[in-house]
Amino acid sequence: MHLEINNLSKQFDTRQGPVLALDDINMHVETGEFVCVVGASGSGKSTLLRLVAGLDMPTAGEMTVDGQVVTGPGSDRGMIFQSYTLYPWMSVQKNVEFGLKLQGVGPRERREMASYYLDVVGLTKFARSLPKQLSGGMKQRVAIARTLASRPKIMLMDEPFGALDVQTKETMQQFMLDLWNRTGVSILMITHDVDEAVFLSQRIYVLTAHPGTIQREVFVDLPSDRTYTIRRDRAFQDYREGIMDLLRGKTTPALVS
Ligand SMILES: Nc1ncnc2c1ncn2[C@@H]1O[C@H](COP(=O)(O)OP(=O)(O)OP(=O)(O)O)[C@@H](O)[C@H]1O
Repeated sequence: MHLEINNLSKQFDTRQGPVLALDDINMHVETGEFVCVVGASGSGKSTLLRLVAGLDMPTAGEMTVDGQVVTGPGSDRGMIFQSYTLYPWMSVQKNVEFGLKLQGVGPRERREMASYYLDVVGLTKFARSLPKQLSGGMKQRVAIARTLASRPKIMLMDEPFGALDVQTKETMQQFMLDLWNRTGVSILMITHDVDEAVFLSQRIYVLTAHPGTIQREVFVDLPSDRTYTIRRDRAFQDYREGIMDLLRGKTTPALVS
């Protein structure tokens, strides 16, 4: 998998005049990478992910997945949103099966694949439950199982843990990192939470505020099997403070760029 974003710009035409949300974005994600994009509110993070998902079209530039130009949504890119997008009337199992059904996968294979991915996210026991019977973190795990079951080339995550309380968020971050280590899935995630980005990623793109441009690419040289205690390490704190300084508009010679 090779996702490439070349000279991407997005301008919205509003009643108040044009709004340049993203300006000349260049970035890439390779097979098995966990890449985060961080930026302040309004820096164009959601716009960027919507463009990559094919939910909106750029004003200039292009994106390719394995050389194929993105012209709309596709099953090669699986999207996870902050709000839970489960169908409330369907069981957990049926929710996970749903995308496969749309792809034309037969009933038996659908059941087997959904069961497999529910096991991957640790929710086998809840297969027959309805979404309303689950906690926020569990719902998000179902959404992740559903996306994984469709076998996308890359998972696109839009602030997936933004709606969760602090403890659940930490549990989900650890879960996500373990899942990534186990499955080797490629992930592009946007977040305004610098701590989360450093904890999860191998590389971070830091955006400037309004219009969003790539301010810095940071390589996070920390072990891939991180646990929450790494947050106490000096190296972790250096990355976090360095990126916070970038977002504050200060220079950070300490960061590798
Ligand atoms: N559909 C739209 N029409 C007009 N302007 C838009 C539209 N979507 C986004 N914008 C503008 O583009 C800019 C970037 O918005 P975007 O939501 O992508 O930022 P963000 O970094 O995701 O912010 P947040 O972290 O607050 O969600 C903002 O100025 C926003 O007002």
